[in-house]
Amino acid sequence: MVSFIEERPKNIAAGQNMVSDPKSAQKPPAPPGFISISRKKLLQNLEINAGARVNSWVDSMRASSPTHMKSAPSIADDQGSWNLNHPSALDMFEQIIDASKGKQIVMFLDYDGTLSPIVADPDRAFMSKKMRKTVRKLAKCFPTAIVSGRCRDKVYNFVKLAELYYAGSHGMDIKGPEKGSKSNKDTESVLFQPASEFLPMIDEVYKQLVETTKSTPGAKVENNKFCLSVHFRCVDEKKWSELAQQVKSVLKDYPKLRLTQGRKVSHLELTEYKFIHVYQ
Ligand SMILES: O=P(O)(O)OC[C@H]1O[C@H](O[C@H]2O[C@H](CO)[C@@H](O)[C@H](O)[C@H]2O)[C@H](O)[C@@H](O)[C@@H]1O
Repeated sequence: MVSFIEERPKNIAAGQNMVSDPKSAQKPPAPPGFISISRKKLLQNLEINAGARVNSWVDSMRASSPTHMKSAPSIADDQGSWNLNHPSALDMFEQIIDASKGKQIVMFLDYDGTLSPIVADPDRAFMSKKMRKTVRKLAKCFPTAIVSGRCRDKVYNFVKLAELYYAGSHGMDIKGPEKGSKSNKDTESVLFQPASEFLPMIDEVYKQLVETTKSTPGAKVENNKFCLSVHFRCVDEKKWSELAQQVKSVLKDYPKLRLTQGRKVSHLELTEYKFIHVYQ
């Protein structure tokens, strides 16, 4: 089950095309059986604020790995309560159908770990033909969007379905089906890139991170265009603190960037914007 949490950036005009009811976009009503939980609280757990010690950052990275869940009660408890409050859609099917009566259903899907398996090399996270067929069928029934931290083009190259909306860089790069395409006969096509002015800075930080982290075996920096990822997955855990320290040493000169954390990955995002995160 994928749960979608939206942090709406300023002036997300194009994104409105993706939501049929603007009121519900501002404050989605919790369907029966769902308890809403504060987005702020969730993001606080992921966001690594400027003053945080590298050790606590690395500890919570360890805790986000299933093999370490038991040794980090606070994070594990939090994920437990998340699952409790957001049960699988398959178990709530009737309730979802009831709650959706008279409304337009829109599907938001995560890519990594949802449409594709988690693999060691992020460039090889391929989607199966069977999954592509399923997503194609789904998109015939509902407007369907893929929301990912990755660069939009990269996700598109994995998924290869022109009829979908793609939100890359955690929502900083949104594109819909072209006008005139099968799935978009009437409306204008959507292109939303509010942070283009930051591209040179992000490229600069990318190069610095590649240079700074090259002494750590297994470290990989991924350029997601409007944000960056530093992968810890293939780095020996004994070296995680060293890698975290290297990332911090670059970040300190860029106050316009902040760190948030995913599964064995750290994201560098623009402080000025709220980013979309999808949780499994
Ligand atoms: O917020 P998301 O859309 O879930 O993006 C998080 C990161 O996803 C990708 O990394 C994850 O999948 C990789 C391939 O399976 C895996 O190697 C990595 O350890 C996972 O964290 C993507 O490569 C990153 O850029 C995203 O930040």
